Amino acid sequence: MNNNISKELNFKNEKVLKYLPGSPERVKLENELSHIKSSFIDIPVIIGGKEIRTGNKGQCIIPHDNKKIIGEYHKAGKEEVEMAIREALKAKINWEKLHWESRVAIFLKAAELASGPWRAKLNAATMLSQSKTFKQAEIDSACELVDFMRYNAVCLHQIYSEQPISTKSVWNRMEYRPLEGFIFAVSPFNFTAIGSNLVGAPAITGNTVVWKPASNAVYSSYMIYKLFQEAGLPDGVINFIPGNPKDIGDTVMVNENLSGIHFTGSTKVFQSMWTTIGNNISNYKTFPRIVGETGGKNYVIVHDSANVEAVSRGLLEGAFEYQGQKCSAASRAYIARSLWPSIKENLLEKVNNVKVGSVEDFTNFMGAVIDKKSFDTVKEYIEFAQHSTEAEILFGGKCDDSVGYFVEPTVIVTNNPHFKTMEEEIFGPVLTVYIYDDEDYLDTLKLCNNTSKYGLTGSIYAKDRYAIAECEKELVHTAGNFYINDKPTGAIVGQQPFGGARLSGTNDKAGSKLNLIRWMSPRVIKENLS
Ligand SMILES: NC(=O)c1ccc[n+]([C@@H]2O[C@H](COP(=O)([O-])OP(=O)(O)OC[C@H]3O[C@@H](n4cnc5c(N)ncnc54)[C@H](O)[C@@H]3O)[C@@H](O)[C@H]2O)c1
Ligand SMILES: N[C@@H](CCC=O)C(=O)O
Repeated sequence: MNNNISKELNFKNEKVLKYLPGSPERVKLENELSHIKSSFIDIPVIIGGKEIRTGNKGQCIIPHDNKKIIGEYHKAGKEEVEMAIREALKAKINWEKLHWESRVAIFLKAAELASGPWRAKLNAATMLSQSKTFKQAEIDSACELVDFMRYNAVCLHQIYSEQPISTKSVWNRMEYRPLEGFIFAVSPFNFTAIGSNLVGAPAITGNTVVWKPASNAVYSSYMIYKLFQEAGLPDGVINFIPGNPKDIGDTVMVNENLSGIHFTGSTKVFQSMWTTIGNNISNYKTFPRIVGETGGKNYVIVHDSANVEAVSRGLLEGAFEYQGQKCSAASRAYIARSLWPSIKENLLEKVNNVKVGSVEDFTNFMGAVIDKKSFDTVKEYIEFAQHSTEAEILFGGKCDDSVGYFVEPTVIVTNNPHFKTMEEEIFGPVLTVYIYDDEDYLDTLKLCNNTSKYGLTGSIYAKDRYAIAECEKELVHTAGNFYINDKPTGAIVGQQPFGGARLSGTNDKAGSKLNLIRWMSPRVIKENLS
């Protein structure tokens, strides 16, 4: 392992392309969409670089066109899971010895490919596999992915540069070793880029990985695997094992060589993983690092000094972009009574203009929710509100899964600040509004603080600086990402490192030095020169 620093790396966020009709990027993306729709791929398990076809298959379905299957994937069984762990441990021997610049070069190459020749392929896969509009795909599978790869390289460089103090007669050095063992990466369906970073962050620091992608996003996850392969990632550094989550998890998490879990997904699944690790704690060779970014019940506070247009736009985009399936999505809003009539009018006008449908029609603002299970869950929440005396559906509420899993953008108004949809993560296009009396602003902040067990994102809209300061202070533990006069979604790598606490995760800030550090075990070397 050689931690010498030999070159400066610079970072600039990837530019978001516009996809105007007739633009080169639009033509490429449209061609790629047609290509994926007219072909069918068979996705193998990939272990130590070898493709394995188990014959036990799952399907890759387009959520907005739910009779259309664009591929099938082979599911890993116990035997493949154990093989993946063995191959990861084998690959680690050479991977961790490789000069750090060689590791970084592979991820910089992957970024370069994703930024250029692979961009349309990754975006088209994300649009069809996860029903993201071109805009939402662009900020995910192009920009965030590229940013993660490039920014991790910069952060790694900085970490390696951080060395202890030495004296004339003592030379102290810090060697940033990867963890001993293998890392289990488990990714969610909703961001292609998150999957790339869940595997990329441990790998760039010299670890090897067993990767279980979300079953409803195997298609785009496979594209990420192929991207890394194209960039020159050696066999076995990342092992791709789609399949039944519990079967895979139960086998991986009791392995004595497990050195860490890099998870993003729901709170419940993360809690169950932590429990499994706890129950096996005397079985491991090292204490596994547990890193997990999980659910949210993200709030928007609207003070009576807020700008109505900014609030309405923030609520529209924050709650309904990508069908509300961002962990950061605005899902509860506390609005000052005096502003409510004008916000209501403005918001309703905006929501009324929202087009929901196939994301292959570039004029649509929303696509479908990810699958039947999610559709049913969201529908149940809406029906609960429809039948309640404590709430009224102000807008939307219709659900139709005959062609795709479509749910209208839905606005609920409740007179109960602890109404079910004010407290629980729905992960769909549902915003619940609670109106408070202007003079109760401070009490409303306390209410917001005590309403949800999550602590991911939140925002305040106000012109009054004292109101903003109160909010910042009172809600200090409610959000790892707090926004002032902005929506609570859309964090950018390097600008707003992302993650929350409470039941929203371990807050290790994906795409930052803090996260990379979790995959390292420093060794200090003191050399006596006298
Ligand atoms: N905080 C963040 O940064 C962030 C980002 C994206 C998504 N999320 C959260 O993710 C959730 C949505 O994603 P999802 O539906 O894919 O989440 P999920 O929890 O259902 O699944 C996440 C992953 O865990 C796997 N899994 C499920 N049970 C498992 C088990 N017993 N053992 C091992 N793996 C298991 C799944 O197959 C999938 O790969 C939401 O709660 C959202 O808030 C959080
Ligand atoms: N980082 C994204 C959310 C990721 C979770 O789904 C955002 O800030 O909107």
